[in-house]
Amino acid sequence: MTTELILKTIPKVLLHDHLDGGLRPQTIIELADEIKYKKLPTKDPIELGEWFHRGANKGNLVEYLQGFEHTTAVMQTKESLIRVAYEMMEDMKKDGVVYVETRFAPALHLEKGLYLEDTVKAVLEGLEKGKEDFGVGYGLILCGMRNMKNSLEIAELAVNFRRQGVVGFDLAGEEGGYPPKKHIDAFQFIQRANFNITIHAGEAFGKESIWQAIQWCGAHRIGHATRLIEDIVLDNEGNVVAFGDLAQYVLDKRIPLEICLLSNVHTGAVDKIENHPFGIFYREKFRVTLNTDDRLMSDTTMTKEFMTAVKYFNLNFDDFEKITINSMKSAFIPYKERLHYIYNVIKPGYQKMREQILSFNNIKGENEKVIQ
Ligand SMILES: O=c1[nH]cnc2c1ncn2[C@H]1C[C@H](O)[C@@H](CO)O1
Ligand SMILES: [Zn+2]
Repeated sequence: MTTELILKTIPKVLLHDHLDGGLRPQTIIELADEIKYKKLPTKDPIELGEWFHRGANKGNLVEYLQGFEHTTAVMQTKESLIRVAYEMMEDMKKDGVVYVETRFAPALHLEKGLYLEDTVKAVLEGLEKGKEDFGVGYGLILCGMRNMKNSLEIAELAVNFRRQGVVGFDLAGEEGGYPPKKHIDAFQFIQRANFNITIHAGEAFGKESIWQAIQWCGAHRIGHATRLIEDIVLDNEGNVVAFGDLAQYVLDKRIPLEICLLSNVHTGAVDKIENHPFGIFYREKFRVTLNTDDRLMSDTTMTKEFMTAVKYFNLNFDDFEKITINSMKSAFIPYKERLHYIYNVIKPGYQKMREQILSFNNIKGENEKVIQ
């Protein structure tokens, strides 16, 4: 049993994953064919996947986001949205994800005549069918885009669908020059409706963005939050000397951080993975979660993100159980459902694997032992 197989098998929870950032290359090719979309560079799925990843791995968010032009271009019909959502659920099952919160921006799918409501209904249809077939739980988050003016409308849309599977509202897109405060009416609408908010912040812009997201916009979770490290004073060895008021607040209020390790390297939020503040956040007991962000652009899966955490941050089996429980605690579904996942799915899943590892290690020599 390899570490990779163990990490793939254990139950995982994914809170930050973009539906339009996770299409299968083969699906993009087929959907493009159907609508005669000519802008793809190749019809070879492997080459196409590599092309998306090369395009994204440029070290800045603006270029990282360019690939979405192509994925959203082939997601303009009800059928394509259903298909992409359904396949995402199948991919989650293969990756050992037991609960996923996926997100997309309805306003980017109106080019061929769909209304905002149609896009949400189609995605929910695909997700529900996926849940039936693959047994993976889901919640849908609707994204307003920072550079668009209709975020209030999207917030209203999210609330309108709260009984049908939409669990929250997010703000995505280019961060520099588009502070979350500009969308305050959307966030206040969500707050007055007692609904859920997560905001991309502290990825391509500094700690001020995180502060605004929490203290102006009422974010319950933060997408990325990488640059919260700017509010933590470290000594030369990387030990924490002091927390600023914001970091202390995030820590004390247990605000969940949706960490996306590989994506942060590709967008340049960190220069290299070794320098990602995740290790410090985790050690200092912030409520961190691990996520994929954009599986296509970042060529990743939850298993890969966990492998990355093993390799660079020395996480062990117990750490992953803790992080997975952190994620489930932070999900936007009702408390009772979260408890169900924690006590009936996650804990038994980890216990079962623990027993398998023990019996495996008992029959193997010292050198062949796998993580524990
Ligand atoms: O990492 C990201 N930061 C900000 N915005 C992002 C990121 N990944 C994807 N998006 C944008 C592009 C998508 O079209 C949109 C909705 O999923 O969200
Ligand atoms: Zn994201």
